Parts: sequence; C-alpha cells; structure tokens
Amino acid sequence: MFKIQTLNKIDPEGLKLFPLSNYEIASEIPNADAVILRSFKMHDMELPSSLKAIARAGAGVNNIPIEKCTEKGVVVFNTPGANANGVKELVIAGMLLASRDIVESVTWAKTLIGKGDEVPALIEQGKKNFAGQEIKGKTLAVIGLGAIGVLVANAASALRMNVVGYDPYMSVKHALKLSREVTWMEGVQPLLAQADYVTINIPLTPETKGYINKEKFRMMKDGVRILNFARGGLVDTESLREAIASGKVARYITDFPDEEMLKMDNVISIPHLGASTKESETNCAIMAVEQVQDFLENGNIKNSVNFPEAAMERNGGSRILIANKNIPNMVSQISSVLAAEGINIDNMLNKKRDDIAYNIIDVAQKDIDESVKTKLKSIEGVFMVRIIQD
Ligand SMILES: NC(=O)C1=CN([C@@H]2O[C@H](COP(=O)(O)OP(=O)(O)OC[C@H]3O[C@@H](n4cnc5c(N)ncnc54)[C@H](O)[C@@H]3O)[C@@H](O)[C@H]2O)C=CC1
Ligand SMILES: O=C(O)C(=O)COP(=O)(O)O
Repeated sequence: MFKIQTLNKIDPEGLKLFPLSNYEIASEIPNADAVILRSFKMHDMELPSSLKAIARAGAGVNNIPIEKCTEKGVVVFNTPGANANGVKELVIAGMLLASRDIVESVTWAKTLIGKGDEVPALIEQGKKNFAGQEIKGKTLAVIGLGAIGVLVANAASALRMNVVGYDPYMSVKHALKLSREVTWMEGVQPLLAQADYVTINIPLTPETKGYINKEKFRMMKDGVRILNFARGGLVDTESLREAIASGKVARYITDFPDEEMLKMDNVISIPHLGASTKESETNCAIMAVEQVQDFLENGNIKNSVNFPEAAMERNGGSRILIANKNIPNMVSQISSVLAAEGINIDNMLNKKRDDIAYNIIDVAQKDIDESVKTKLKSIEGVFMVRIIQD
C-alpha cells in the first residue's frame, strides 16, 4: 500500500487514477511515500524517512526545498506545460487590463447605483475619464520563452502586436513552437528599450530574484506596462515603487501581490489565478499522478527537476533502484555487491544529471533479502536504495 499526502487541493480527475486497492490518499497521513502539492510552502516541513517523491502539480518549484530533497534521495517532479494555456489566457487578459481602464471604470460604474434613470447619461459623461490604448501595433517583450512565454508570444503576435522575446536558455522543443513572427533577441537591453509591454515568464531562483530592478527599469521606455504572472520575488518592490512614482511604469499587473503592492497606485493585483482553471488543474493533477505512480511502482522518472530522466520496461523479477553521487567506480562497486550475493543483472540503466546518478537494475530473483539493500547503501556515495519486488 502506497501512502500519498496531498498538501493542497488536487483535482479529483487526477487523484482518481490511483488504484484505491493499492493507494491511500489523505491530506494528513503519517509516513507518506509521496507528496502531491501546488503552492504549499514545504521549506519548514520535516521530510519523513518514508518519503520517495514529491510532485508539484504545476510549474514553479520554488516552494520545495530541492537541495534537501536531492540529498535525501527524494525525487521532485513538476508538470511542465500542463497549466501554460491557463496562464497565457490570464496574461493576455492582464495586458488588456493594463491598456483599458477596466478595473477602475467598472468600480466607478457601481457608484452610480441609486441614480435611477440618470445612469445612462452619467455613464456617457463619466467615460471620458477612462480612455485607454489598444495593444495592436504595440511592442511586447517576452522574457522567458518556455511553455508560457511561447504561448503568450504567439497569441500576442496573432493579436497583431510586435513581439520580441528573450531567453538565453531556450529549449529546442520551445523554439520549434515559437511563431516565426516573433523576433528572438540575444540581449535584454535592446529588447526592453523598445517595449511598450513587458511580460516576465521565468522561474524564481536565487539568480533571478529581483530580476526587474532599477537597472532594468532604466533600460525601459517611459509609460511601460509590466506583467508579472511568474513570481512576486522577480520584481524588486522598491525599484517598482520608484518606477511607478516617476511615470516610468504606467501599470504593473501582478498575480503575486504583497501588502505593499496592494497599496500602490497603478498596480492591478490578481490573487494568483494564473493556473486556477478547471482545465489546468485537471491537466496538472493527471500528469502529477501518472508520474508519481510510475515512479513508486516502477522507479521510472519523467519530468523531474532534480533527477535524470530514466525509464525501462519491466520484465518480471525484481527491480533495484539506486541513487548515488556522480563519481567514478560506482557501477562496478554496485555490481560487485550484487555478484557477491549471487544476484545476476538482467538489465541495467544508468543515467546522470549534474552531481547525481540514478540506476535502474532488473534482476530475475523474486525475493531479495533486506541485507542486500543495507550492503548497497553502505557503498560510499550511495544515498538512496529501493527494491521493488514483483
Ligand atoms: N501565475 C501562475 O499561476 C503560474 C505561474 N508560473 C510561473 O511561471 C514560470 C514559468 O513557467 P513555464 O513557462 O511553465 O516554465 P518553463 O520552464 O517552461 O519556462 C521558463 C523559461 O524561462 C527561461 N529562463 C530561465 N531563466 C531565464 C533568464 N534569466 N532570462 C530569460 N529566460 C530565462 C528558461 O530557459 C525557460 O525557457 C514558473 O517557473 C512559475 O514560477 C507557472 C505556472 C502558473
Ligand atoms: O504552476 C505554478 O507555478 C503556479 O504558480 C500555479 O500555482 P497553483 O497551482 O495555482 O497554486
């Protein structure tokens, strides 16, 4: 029986894929084998020694202590692209909110309640205070051409915007999806210098914290509109306050407001709704559940952010999973331990990612003694061993 702990509400369309005969799912559950979550912050949480996997039903993993997980041999997954369309649609909505005075004018219209027959005339008189601008023909700078950035760039281009994009680490998969109408730029300075709108769609990491700062604002035109549907920490609050006060930034639309943002003029605060659509929630939950199930039952790894991709067909017998430091002489030590126990390797996969290596080893034996696990674990550099018996 595998125990799954959910730290946020996960769409039931996904959770129902776990066969209940073999899985127990609860928000409070001791000795969980896997955790599935959305934005819950795990940094202060104790990780039980039973924990094998964490799946982020979504994209951003800055709420998960990745390094600590890797050290403990816990595989962390996310669900790349599963909520990208939901976010793209809200970014486009954000761009329109940044262009037309929709939020304030709708609030003003409500103040006319009680004016009876005068309302239509008052509406016509008052509307001059809320004139805006169109997005067609304006330049949108997209920073980060990943799952979301590419969809935003292509959609904005279809709305006849001039779109320029920047992503020095862009993947081939995403490059192939980018519209040929979008201009890919090598430097961030020329991109920001021409932008009427800027959308940031990059992960929050120690390197990208405060990415939009005084220096970046200096590169921008006066009256620029900024869209942040990625993470609050990507924009430096003090620099933003100054940029709004000086008129450099005409509007800041964020999915990640803090109290300071809520108080600022010309900021539209959305309560982190980018991925809150039925479609995105279902897509993310299904992907997270499928990945966790394949890992718990077969040790296969797909879409991990800290372990290498690894998948091998099962052919009966037992499966030994080993994670070790990516240093010389590990495979020979592992095979020596198995040989000494009279265990013959049928099939083996050894994959590496940065400082770690992950091995899937299939053997014919059905019952492998716990002592084998202990011996494998005692090899210097091995930090995770699991044996899946058929
Ligand atoms: N508002 C919401 O509800 C949601 C927010 N997000 C946020 O959006 C971020 C992006 O999501 P996806 O597009 O799905 O991820 P992704 O991983 O597909 O794309 C991120 C892209 O950013 C690029 N990048 C990284 N550092 C960069 C830098 N310094 N300059 C330029 N490009 C850089 C990467 O090369 C990659 O192509 C997530 O990390 C998350 O923080 C994601 C989903 C929902
Ligand atoms: O996928 C992401 O990175 C998100 O920000 C979505 O967060 P959520 O799952 O809506 O709490």
